[in-house]
Amino acid sequence: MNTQLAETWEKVLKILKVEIMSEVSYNTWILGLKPIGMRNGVFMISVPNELTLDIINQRYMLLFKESIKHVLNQDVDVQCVVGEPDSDDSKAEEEVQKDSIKPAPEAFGSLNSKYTFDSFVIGNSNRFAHAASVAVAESPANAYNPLFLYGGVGLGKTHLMHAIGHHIQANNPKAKVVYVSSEKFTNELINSIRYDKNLDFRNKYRNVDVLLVDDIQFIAGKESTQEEFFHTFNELYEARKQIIISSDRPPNEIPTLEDRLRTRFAWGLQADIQAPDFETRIAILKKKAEIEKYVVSSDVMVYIATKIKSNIRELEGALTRVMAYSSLTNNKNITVDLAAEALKDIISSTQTRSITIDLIQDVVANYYNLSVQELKSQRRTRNVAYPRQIAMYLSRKLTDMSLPKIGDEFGGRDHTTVIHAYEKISAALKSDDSLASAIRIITKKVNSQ
Ligand SMILES: Nc1ncnc2c1ncn2[C@@H]1O[C@H](COP(=O)(O)OP(=O)(O)OP(=O)(O)O)[C@@H](O)[C@H]1O
Repeated sequence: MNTQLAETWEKVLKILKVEIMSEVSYNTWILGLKPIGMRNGVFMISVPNELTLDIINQRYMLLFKESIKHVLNQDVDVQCVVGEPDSDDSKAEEEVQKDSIKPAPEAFGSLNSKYTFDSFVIGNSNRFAHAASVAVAESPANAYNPLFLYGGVGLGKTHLMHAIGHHIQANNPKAKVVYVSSEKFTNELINSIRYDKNLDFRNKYRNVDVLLVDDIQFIAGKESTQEEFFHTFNELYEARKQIIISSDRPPNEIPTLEDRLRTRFAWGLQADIQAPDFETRIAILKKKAEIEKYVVSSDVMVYIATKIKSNIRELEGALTRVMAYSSLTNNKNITVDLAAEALKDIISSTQTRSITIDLIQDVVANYYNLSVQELKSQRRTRNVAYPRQIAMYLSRKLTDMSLPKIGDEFGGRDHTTVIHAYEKISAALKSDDSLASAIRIITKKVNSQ
């Protein structure tokens, strides 16, 4: 550790210890931390394990931010990472001595070792995206290029991208795999222009075998970034290098994305990830418990999986929180009551009321001036069949019900009818703005009942 970093850290600790924290908390949570240094204006801290990470993020982040800001006399963000600082971090250490708006240090090889295919749980919601990722990982630039993964927040896009990167690197250790978020890509581009390092920037991104770009939606509306990315894309594509892109939505729903990029993103394969169903949520919790060596009963897992539905990051966070709570309160008997107590803040702030098919049928029928009986009837005239398909689509999207169950609830229809309705409405949504708006209104009503 360089002296300046050591001094900064010492001052920060002094503020926390003398002015703010109790001795017990300080010794439990702070003593084991190590500063890594500054990266792109973010002060990085290494923490020994996931539990500490969780506690620091939840309780002490603001304290750290304020103390570091006070010591360095500049605004900083703080980020904690699990594990010992590695040698690459010497670059980050150096940065604390310099102005924090230096060009970003190299980030090659920044794949998270936890995000592999082995640790990825496959379920209905991600089966297709997983299969497409495996195909690309086994045959880069031959299977699908580019691979475009999209889906809501915290559903495993980054995990799959890293897993592809690991797999390719394991098969071919010489392959140059680069992962970058589109925000980082943008920042590096801006810095390269500012410091007249455009050539370095191009060399960095155009001489790779696999380029993984996360959260591409952030480049929408940023002209020069789109321009640069367009050329990067073309060069890599023509050189038969694999490109993998993720986004929170499909290319045709990203506003102000240039058409030439939109078209290119559609050249390969687009695969979406949906929110996991109940069984998958349970399987993910089991996997997480196995990896972290947590001992948790299945009724506690069922409790967590019933309460947290739409974001896997939150699902995993809830389990970590329950474990942290049990250890902090010295209560080894992890019951559903204890879990409820540990999660009460999170659960009261998230959507917990469950949405039923009955409710969806009610709202849809009401919206289209029909009766629920008509929706469930065998009538096939468009004024009834179309709302019925919308209701089936929403039942699939907003509830955990299986396809056959949804079919049953709509007058005993076959599950293939539900799939057809889902696909038809999904496809229509891409070009039909009035349908999109109707679905938004109906969903809002369903959520507010
Ligand atoms: N199918 C899965 N099996 C196991 N873990 C999963 C799965 N899907 C997601 N996760 C875990 O959930 C967390 C969030 O996933 P990830 O960061 O990949 O989401 P994301 O879709 O990239 O989110 P964002 O939109 O915020 O970038 C990670 O810890 C990841 O390992």
